[in-house]
Amino acid sequence: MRRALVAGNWKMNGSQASIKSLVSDLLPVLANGINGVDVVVCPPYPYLGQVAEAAFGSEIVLGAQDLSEEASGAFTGEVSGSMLSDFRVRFVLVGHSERRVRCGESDELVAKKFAAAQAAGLIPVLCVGESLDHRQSGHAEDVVATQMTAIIEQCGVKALEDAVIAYEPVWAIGTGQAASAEDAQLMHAFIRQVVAQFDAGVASGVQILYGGSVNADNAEALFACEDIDGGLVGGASLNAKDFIRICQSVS
Ligand SMILES: O=C(CO)COP(=O)(O)O
Repeated sequence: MRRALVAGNWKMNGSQASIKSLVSDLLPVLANGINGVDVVVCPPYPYLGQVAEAAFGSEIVLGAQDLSEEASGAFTGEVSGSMLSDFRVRFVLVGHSERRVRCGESDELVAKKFAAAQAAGLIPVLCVGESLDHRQSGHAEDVVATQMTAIIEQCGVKALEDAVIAYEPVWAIGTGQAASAEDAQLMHAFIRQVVAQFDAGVASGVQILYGGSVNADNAEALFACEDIDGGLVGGASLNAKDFIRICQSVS
C-alpha cells in the first residue's frame, strides 16, 4: 500500500509577511499530521529558513523547488542539495515544466539534478508531462515515456525507490483546466507500466502525484484513482483553507 503525499509548490510567490500568515494558518490543522497523508510545502529559497523555523516540530515537511546538479563551488546563483539538507529540506522538485521550458532544462540535466538530490540525502520529485501540442498530436505517452526512461537509464531504476514522480501535464498547469480523473489515471497507469518494464517491484511501490490545476473541488476524484497517490499543488496551495481541504481529500 502506497502512502499518499500532497505537496504545495508555492513557486515564486510570497513575502515574509504572507508566508508567516500562510504557515500560521496551516499549522493548527496540519501540525499533528493528517491520517495517511504526508504533507510537504515547497517555498521559494529565501523563505526556507523561515518556514523551517515556523514549522519546526510539526508534521509539515519542507521541500524545495529546484537544486543545482553541482555539489559546491563557483556556480553563482546556484543552490546545492547539501545546502537544502542543512535547512531540513527533505524533498526537492526536479524537472518542473516551468524550468524545462523557461530555463531549457534537458532530460540529461534533470537526471543530473535527480542524482545530486539523492547524493545529498533528498527525495527528488521528478516532474514529467506533455504539452498541449503533444497531447493533441497523440504524442503524450511518447513524451512522458522519454522523460521517464532518460532518468531510469542515467540513474538506474532502483533510484526510483527513493523518489517520487509527479505527472504534470503542461496544459493543465495554472490554467484552471485539470486533467479529468480518467485521463490522469490513464497516464499514471502508463507511467507505472513504463517503470515496470525495468522493475515491477519498483513500479508498484513508487508514489505518482498528479499536478495541474488541482483544487479543493477536484482533488477528491483525482486522489480516488488507483494510480494517483496524491497531488503537487500550485496556485491552490497558497490558500491555507484550500490546501488543507486538498490534503483532507485523500481517502
Ligand atoms: O505546477 C504545478 C505544481 O508544481 C501546478 O500548478 P497549478 O496547481 O497552479 O496548476
